[in-house]
Amino acid sequence: MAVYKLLLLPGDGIGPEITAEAEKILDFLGEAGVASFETETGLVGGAAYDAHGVAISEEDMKLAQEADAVLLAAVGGPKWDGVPYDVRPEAGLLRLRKDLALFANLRPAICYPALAEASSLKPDLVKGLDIMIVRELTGGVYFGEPKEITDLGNGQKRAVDTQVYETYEIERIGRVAFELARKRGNRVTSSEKANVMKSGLLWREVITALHKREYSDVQLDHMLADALGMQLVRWPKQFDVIVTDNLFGDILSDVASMLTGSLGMLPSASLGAPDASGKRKAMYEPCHGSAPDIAGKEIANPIAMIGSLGMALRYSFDLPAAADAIDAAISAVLAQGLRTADIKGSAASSVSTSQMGDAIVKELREILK
Ligand SMILES: NC(=O)C1=CN([C@@H]2O[C@H](COP(=O)(O)OP(=O)(O)OC[C@H]3O[C@@H](n4cnc5c(N)ncnc54)[C@H](O)[C@@H]3O)[C@@H](O)[C@H]2O)C=CC1
Ligand SMILES: CC(C)CC(=O)C(=O)O
Ligand SMILES: [Mg+2]
Repeated sequence: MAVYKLLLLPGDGIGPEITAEAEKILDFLGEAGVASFETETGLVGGAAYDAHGVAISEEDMKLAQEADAVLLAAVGGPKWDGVPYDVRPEAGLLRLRKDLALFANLRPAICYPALAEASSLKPDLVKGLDIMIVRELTGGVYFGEPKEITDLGNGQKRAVDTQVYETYEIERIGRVAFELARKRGNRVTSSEKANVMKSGLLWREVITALHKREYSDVQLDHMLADALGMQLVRWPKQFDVIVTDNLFGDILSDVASMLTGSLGMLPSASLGAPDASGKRKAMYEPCHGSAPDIAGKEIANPIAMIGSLGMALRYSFDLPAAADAIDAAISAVLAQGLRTADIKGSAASSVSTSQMGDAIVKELREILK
């Protein structure tokens, strides 16, 4: 049986609660002989700051570099609002993404049939929804320099963030989107603000040229990011693959999450480029944050986290059947009416975080027996 090295980074807020549910799945997969996982657990975000005064220690960075994959839950929270900017919890997550060169963030927004009623849109608009948002993750305004606040000395301050993209960064994320589209609905919508941003102009130029040169078999449309936000809530099923920059991808995927019922439903895979042997660095992380408003209450939805583990099985461990089984188990428990508080409709029975995890393991056991 294959053995995979997985680094768990529970982080802050609801992070440890949802990580415990992912660990139940890992234990079961080991028990069932699907694969064996050698796990280590590290600290990131506020938890790392409290222990070491940094958002991630060098030791944990080394573990992340050496692992076959990282499974990170979430970082941040009001407890760390006053800490220096460079060591704020989010800096740990950004460093992991940057140092592991995880430039491609895949955020699938899939509406499970049983949750069409839980969406903020009318069920007909979201039933069968299956969008893949491909977000550029190591460039753009989250990383561009200069990034500073200057005291102008007259009672005023000036803050600067820099949006910067180079051709190769746009090309490589474009390639990920076109390749994914070929295995799905064969359509890519590229999104930026070419009407007001130079980086948007370059983005459109590079994606257009790449399409013409290598992917003319895929249907390509361009849509300004503000209009795309509107179209996501007007008629989301028009989209197949959406490719966009770091900031717009962050915002648009949170919008898309509500189409599926809750932010607690959206998993993600953050992938690097394959090396000569085809292996790539990867981190799997729910799209949501640390949800401090519900932390410690045992009501967080663990599905985004468990779905992220499913993506690890698919993209890092070459276990597509086990990944499919996790998706099927999630779908089945939702069809049985089990709901955490964030997706609870009138007819559903409310379960805790751990009850949801247990129910998914139980289904998985049935599916894989
Ligand atoms: N990847 C990460 O670690 C991210 C971290 N953050 C950080 O998280 C902290 C809180 O940020 P917020 O803006 O409140 O965003 P958030 O994503 O943590 O929460 C937004 C809303 O969604 C709900 N929610 C999120 N995940 C849920 C789940 N699994 N089950 C049920 N409900 C869920 C929360 O209760 C809250 O009402 C901040 O420090 C922020 O920087 C935010 C986004 C991503
Ligand atoms: C650095 C993160 C807190 C940004 C974010 O919201 C995300 O990646 O989803
Ligand atoms: Mg976000």
